[in-house]
Amino acid sequence: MDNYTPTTKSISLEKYGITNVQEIVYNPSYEQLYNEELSPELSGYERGQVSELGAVNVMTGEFTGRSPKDKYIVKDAVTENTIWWNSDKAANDNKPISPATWDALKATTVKQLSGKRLFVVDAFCGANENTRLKVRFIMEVAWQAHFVKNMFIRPTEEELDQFGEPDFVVMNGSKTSFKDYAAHGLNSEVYIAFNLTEKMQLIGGTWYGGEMKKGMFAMMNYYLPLQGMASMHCSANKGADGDVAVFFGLSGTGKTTLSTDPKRELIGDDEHGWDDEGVFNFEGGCYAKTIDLSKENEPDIFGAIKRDALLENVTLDAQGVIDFKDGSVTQNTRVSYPIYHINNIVKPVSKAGHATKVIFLTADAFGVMPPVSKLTPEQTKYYFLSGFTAKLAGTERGVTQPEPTFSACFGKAFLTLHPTKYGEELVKKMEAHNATAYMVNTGWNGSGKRISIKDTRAIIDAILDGSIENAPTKMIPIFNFEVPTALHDVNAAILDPRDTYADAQEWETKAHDLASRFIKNFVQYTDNEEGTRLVMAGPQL
Ligand SMILES: Nc1ncnc2c1ncn2[C@@H]1O[C@H](COP(=O)(O)OP(=O)(O)O)[C@@H](O)[C@H]1O
Ligand SMILES: C=C(OP(=O)(O)O)C(=O)O
Ligand SMILES: [Mn+2]
Repeated sequence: MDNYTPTTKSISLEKYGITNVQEIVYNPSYEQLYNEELSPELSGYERGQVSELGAVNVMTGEFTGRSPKDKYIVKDAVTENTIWWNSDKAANDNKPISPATWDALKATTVKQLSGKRLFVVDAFCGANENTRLKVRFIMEVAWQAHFVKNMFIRPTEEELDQFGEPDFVVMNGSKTSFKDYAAHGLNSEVYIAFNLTEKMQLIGGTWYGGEMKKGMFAMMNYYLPLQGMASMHCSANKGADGDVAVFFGLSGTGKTTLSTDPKRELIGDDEHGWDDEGVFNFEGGCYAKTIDLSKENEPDIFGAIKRDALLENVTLDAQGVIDFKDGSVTQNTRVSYPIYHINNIVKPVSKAGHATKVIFLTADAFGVMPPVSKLTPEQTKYYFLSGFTAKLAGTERGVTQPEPTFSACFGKAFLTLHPTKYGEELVKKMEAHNATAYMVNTGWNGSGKRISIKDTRAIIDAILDGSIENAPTKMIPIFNFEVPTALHDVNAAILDPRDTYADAQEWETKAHDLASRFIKNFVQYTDNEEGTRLVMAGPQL
């Protein structure tokens, strides 16, 4: 299904302004990409190296994570009143640019891509025919074509024949940059720009593939909620009884790790929609972190690293032996792989029924949040809009330490509409399908160490098998969280975070500080009745 016979389909790029193309490599097979990436004619960041596991490793260049400060959206008649624009009251990454600036960025990109040998990959974003985007990626770099082939949904040969005109075009001119940025009031020479009228994304100055992945996610986050569907930064899996769970969380909180569970069928590890039929994946692959990865601790992810997977910024010796512990290039070392590299997945389409368990993953760097809390419906709304977590080192440029942050809907960097829109759609679906929510802290506690994956996995098991509902509980002050005091296979000494401090007073002090941050952050949502009422569901001082 994924190794197309090299196609002779002729694509014209002239309509995008790209001229004098030397050759178009259209929807290359994995075999072709492997040879392209390792071609002795390549040098620098373009050239990959084969690892001992058969997967090629590439260095992504100066950028080893996303660059949200360089993200822009054209403000015009289509977007003016729909996009959640950056403002003083609610700072975010949706910075407006004028159509004139767009034209300049497009000219820069087109100039870079003209006269070159290019890769064109047509793929889908979204598992359902009625809501998927047909996306065309245009780029110079072979491993970027490999990345999008891994991450997006690969059309069958028949679907490719009938692909027609794409719904969205991504032009990646990573080798160029925008010198004239200051005159246009932009942040730097780097640009990740979107135009919803032209239905196009432009990239320049960064080679990082995640801009294409999360770029199309931001577009799904625009189109789906406007049609009454939830669009979610979450992983998802399905139990033996058909029960579906979704795991929301910002980068590094455990979406990929915890949804990859041999007991359950994986639906997807990062981006999903929820419509009247159920939960569906936007993607065709996974993008796992590899820092400190081991076969013993993460056998399924480790096993997915084989031929056709693509490693990024991992340290290899001359023989291709991998050192997963080495974070000298970045903490954000990664591997992308097509979803079928995981054994237990939902097939043939990555979709399932309605979710009944909704888990909010937070990596609390303060050590205040309990490892698991049962949320009331009102708390669910409050904590979803708050999106409290820590940004972990590496996924965003300039983030080198866990940084506490309020990332609305656990994915603020990817929201194109106001956060309350995502909250409304999620709550509608949760109410219709009797779903319950839990907050799981995969971060730190009073011991100064991160909560172990073993404990977190056992907590997730207790949520998913329902045993958490029968566990004895107590209330945690300030936050008014109901937490279990005993769960099968979980170290009971960690369930009340206060017990992990030598002096519980220390927790109290930190909890006060964190509570006031919550309250301050939530002010932006209190300009209406619903928001004002929700304050009562948040922490109380
Ligand atoms: N208790 C825990 N739960 C989940 N992941 C943990 C935990 N402790 C450490 N980790 C590490 O944190 C990282 C979580 O990353 P990942 O699953 O890729 O998150 P996401 O998909 O949300 O970006 C992994 O490197 C994992 O090994
Ligand atoms: C790829 C990313 O996310 P995640 O770590 O959630 O997979 C990202 O934030 O760029
Ligand atoms: Mn992930």
